[in-house]
This record gives sequence, structure tokens and C-alpha cells, in this order.
Amino acid sequence: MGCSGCRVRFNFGKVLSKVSVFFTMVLIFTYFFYCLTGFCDSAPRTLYSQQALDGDYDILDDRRRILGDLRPPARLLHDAPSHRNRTASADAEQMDAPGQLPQRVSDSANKSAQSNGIPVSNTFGTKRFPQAIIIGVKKGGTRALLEFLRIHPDVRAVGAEPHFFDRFYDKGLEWYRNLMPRTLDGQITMEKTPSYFVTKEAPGRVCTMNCQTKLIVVVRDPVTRAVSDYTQTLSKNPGLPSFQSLALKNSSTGLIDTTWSAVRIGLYAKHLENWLQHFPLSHFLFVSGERLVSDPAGEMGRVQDFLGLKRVVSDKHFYFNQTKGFPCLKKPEGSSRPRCLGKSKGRPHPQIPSEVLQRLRDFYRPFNHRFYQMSGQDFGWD
Ligand SMILES: Nc1ncnc2c1ncn2[C@@H]1O[C@H](COP(=O)(O)OS(=O)(=O)O)[C@@H](OP(=O)(O)O)[C@H]1O
Repeated sequence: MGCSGCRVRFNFGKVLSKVSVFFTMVLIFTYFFYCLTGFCDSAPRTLYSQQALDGDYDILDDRRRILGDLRPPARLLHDAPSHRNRTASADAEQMDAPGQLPQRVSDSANKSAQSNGIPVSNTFGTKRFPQAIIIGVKKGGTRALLEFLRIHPDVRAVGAEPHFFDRFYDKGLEWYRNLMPRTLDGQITMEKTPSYFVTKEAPGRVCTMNCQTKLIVVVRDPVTRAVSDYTQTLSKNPGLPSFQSLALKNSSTGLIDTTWSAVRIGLYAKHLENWLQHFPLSHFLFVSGERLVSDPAGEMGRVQDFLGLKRVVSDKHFYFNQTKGFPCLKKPEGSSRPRCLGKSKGRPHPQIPSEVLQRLRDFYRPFNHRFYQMSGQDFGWD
């Protein structure tokens, strides 16, 4: 009796140790499974620099970037049209419904990351240097262009402006490459930082990275661009002096103050000259900021051709939103509402005296004509 009790206790001890070994194995296996599917490194990383992410993005930018990384490479999702997934997530990250606050990005990004029930990781693909960069111009329509391009399944882009070739060059190329989303073979990595176009050192630096980089410049009538630029500064600093007092050196002579950045940025010919020291004209595509508004699909056709992409983004993706006064993205499948750019894009401009605008128009005319000659395109601003 006593002996059989010993045996039972002994057997119980053996079973117990087997069970604990089994559970330990299950735990180890689960851990490795999670790591293999990428969850181990999908936890939010330390912000590399909040400063790096300014421009037309707010503090959510870095989260957007991280969540952007969580997006599945389009081709890995089974035969559902890949652009559908991308549209939904890109919209959710970048665009606001008209008149509404930016929507919470995390929900939609998570939703997109789990689309089709496939656990999605950020470990697919490779972080590559961008093969194409939207280098300018500030207030030209660069955000709209990037967001329209992100619908394309073969384009992956950093949401925020990295400002690597102007402000953060000393962080090194590896730092820059690390900001990029992962891409699969055949996908294009892109970024946009409009200040590159007017940065003296930027062309040489981009060429050091890769002299084959394709360069996209969204240009807009420099007079309207200057007013748009001023409107942005005014929105942040309501005490700003009037447009005319900044644009004119002296109101009686009507001389234009070219030291004011809102004026200087519009000297496209001058900035392009600097870029042409390092890149041939064939590496550039000049997108009309005006046509991007009046005919977004047409302009997107040119952009996709230039990038060697299939023409996926077409007129079926756009509708004109009367309230916003701009083209917006149609309701993507799987999403409940259409998307327009946020409130800081397409805002009303203050009234500027017509003689000041005329003075600026006269000032820009020769520079515009020179730019038309250099680019081989007449943008019709005069
Ligand atoms: N679809 C659509 N929706 C809203 N806004 C649009 C669109 N397409 C072009 N634009 C024009 O883009 C202007 C802002 O340009 P950027 O995005 O280059 O500005 S920034 O340099 O990144 O701050 C912005 O300038 P403002 O009108 O002065 O706000 C718009 O005119």
C-alpha cells in the first residue's frame, strides 16, 4: 500500500516535469513564431528625431512612418487588388476628410496591417535609397502629388519630409536609408522634401547617393506660390507684417525684395541651374501644380510614365470636392469615406493689392521664360 503510494507520487512527479517541459517548449515556440512573423521588431521604435519630421506634417508623423512600415507589401497580399489595400492605408495616414480633424491613424493602419487575416510584419523587403525624390517646390502641390502616387502598388514612400539633403546630412546615408519603408523588387522608394530644390548643396549630395535618381519638381505660378507661402507663415504667426511690406524693398520704388524666401523660391530658373550642374535634364520631371488641380489624372499619367510605372492611378481615383475646391481621392473600397488633403492644403489666401501682384508678375516674367526654355515646357503663368 505504502509502496504503491510512492509509485503514484513518483509518477505524478514525472508527469509534472513533462508538463512543465511541454509548456516551456510551447512558450519558446510561440516566441520564435512571433519573431518570425515580425512582431518582435514591430514595436514602436525610439523616435529618431522629432525635428526631422516637420514640414507639412505634425507630431504624428513619426507614428505614421512606423505604421507605414507595418503596411504589407502589396504583392504579398493574395490576389486582392493590391492598390486597394494601399489606398485605404495611405489615405488613412495622409488625408483628412474635408473639414475634419486628422483621423486616428493607428486604427486604420492596424486594420490594414491585418487585412486579409494575414499577420503582417515589417520585415518583408529591403530598405533602399529612394530611386525618385520630389525635390520641390514648397507650396507647389508636393503633398498632393505624393499622396496620389502612394495609391500605386509599386510606390512606397516616407510620409514625413526627411530633410536629409538639407538639414540632416551629417547623420549619414545609413540614417537616411533607415527612414525608408521596405520595398520588394520592382517597387519604387520615394520621399518628398520641397526645400531640396532651393538648397545649394542638395544636388551634389543627392548625386553622391545616386546620380541616377529621378527628380520631380512640382512648379506653380511663382506669384501664387509666394502668396501661399506667406499664408502658411501667417497661419503660424498672425502678427506677421503685410505681404506687400515683405515683398517690396520700398513701396515707392516698387523694387522686389529677393532676400525674402517667399520671393526667392520662385526663381525656378536659378535653382534649376544649380541642379543641372549635377544632373542632366532627362532626370527631371516638371509637374504643373495648376494641372495637378485641374487634371490630376492627366498629370499623374505623366508622372507614372516618367517613373516607369504602369498607369494605375487614373481618373477613376479622383473626384472634385466642391466644398474643398480641390480634387480628392474617391472613396476607396474597404473605406467608408472619400479623402481630401488636410486643412492646411488648399486654404484661402489673404487679399493682396493687385498692383503688388502685378509688380511681382513683371518681376518673375524673365525668370519664368528662362525656366520654360530650360525645362522645355511652357507653364503659361504670364
Ligand atoms: N488635391 C489637392 N488638395 C489640396 N491642395 C492641393 C491639391 N492639389 C494641389 N494642392 C495645392 O498644394 C498646395 C500645398 O503645396 P505643398 O503640399 O507642396 O505644400 S508644402 O510645401 O508641403 O507645405 C496648396 O496650397 P494652398 O492652396 O496655398 O494651400 C494647394 O493649392
